[in-house]
Amino acid sequence: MAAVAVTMVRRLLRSGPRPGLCGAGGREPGAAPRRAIGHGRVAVELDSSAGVAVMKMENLPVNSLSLDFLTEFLISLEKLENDRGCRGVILTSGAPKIFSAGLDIMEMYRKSTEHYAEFWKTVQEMWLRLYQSNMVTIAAINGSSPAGGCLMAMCCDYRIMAENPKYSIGLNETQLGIVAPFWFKDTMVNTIGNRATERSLELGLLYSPPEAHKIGLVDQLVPEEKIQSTAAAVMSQWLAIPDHARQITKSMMRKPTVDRLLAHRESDIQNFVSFITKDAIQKSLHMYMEMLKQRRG
Ligand SMILES: CCC/C=C/C(=O)SCCNC(=O)CCNC(=O)[C@H](O)C(C)(C)COP(=O)([O-])OP(=O)([O-])OC[C@H]1O[C@@H](n2cnc3c(N)ncnc32)[C@H](O)[C@@H]1OP(=O)([O-])[O-]
Repeated sequence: MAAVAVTMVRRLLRSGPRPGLCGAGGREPGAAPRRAIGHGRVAVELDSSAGVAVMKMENLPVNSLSLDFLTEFLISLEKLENDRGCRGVILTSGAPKIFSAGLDIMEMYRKSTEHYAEFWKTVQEMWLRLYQSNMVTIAAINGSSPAGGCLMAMCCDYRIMAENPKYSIGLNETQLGIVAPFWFKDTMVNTIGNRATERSLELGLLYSPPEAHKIGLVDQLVPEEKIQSTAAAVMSQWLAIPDHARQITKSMMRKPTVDRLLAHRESDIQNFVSFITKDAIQKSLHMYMEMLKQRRG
């Protein structure tokens, strides 16, 4: 049974998203029922017989987490969460070499306070939904994953990263002159422990795949071409556990962290707005964007 599920998920991953495929329409004879339920920047394909969806981020060029992208992401995630036929999600990227470049810097630069508040509330929502998902969530990290991209990966139950030495992952906020909020920090502490988080955050470290694996930031490294098939195989192992037992255990582990944000959600938004509107912070973001431009030449 598990082997069949792996094959189905593999086929789904190989085929990639197909625009216009809806319901059982477009099925090859004998193929598993597949549904494309994402749209625009988030391509989602659900293999109903395996109970597994692949969510492919496609906000090109770098999957930056803009307000529009996050909104689409949340809608797609909620659809899957409400679909009784979906038990697991593989989160991956359709952008070459990048899993996600993190929060869209342009959403934090020279905007109104109302915009910053709306943006931050949406970032919080993404974290709350993904971190608490009832589904098994596996990140197939097929590219670099700084800051918010690393946060998304850490929200998942299991992380598989491509062994490409050009890729890196970490919470590098301090390098931009900004500060990761307490719930980014808590998520990292829950993943790699207090001491490694303290060092990572203060220095804004971006880790190579072997370094990330060594500190437990990712669970497994695989050659790039094997990342999707490995994600499918790992998914079938996790789905072998009864959902209710796994879900209650996950909630027991994560609830205290989630409750901290829920208790301080409004003040966290206010903190973000007053922080990001400071002249010195706006200047830092400007300088960082200039640095990115210069690096491109
Ligand atoms: C308190 C808040 C907490 C904050 C959390 C965060 O997540 S903070 C976020 C921390 N994130 C980071 O520190 C990551 C910063 N980014 C990078 O390090 C690299 O871009 C890369 C490694 C992701 C890709 O390298 P590469 O050589 O393949 O690509 P490239 O460099 O040539 O960029 C292509 C285009 O994308 C643009 N763009 C890129 N990132 C962002 C962004 N986040 N946003 C918006 N735009 C972004 C870039 O300007 C360029 O635009 P253009 O000029 O063509 O219109």
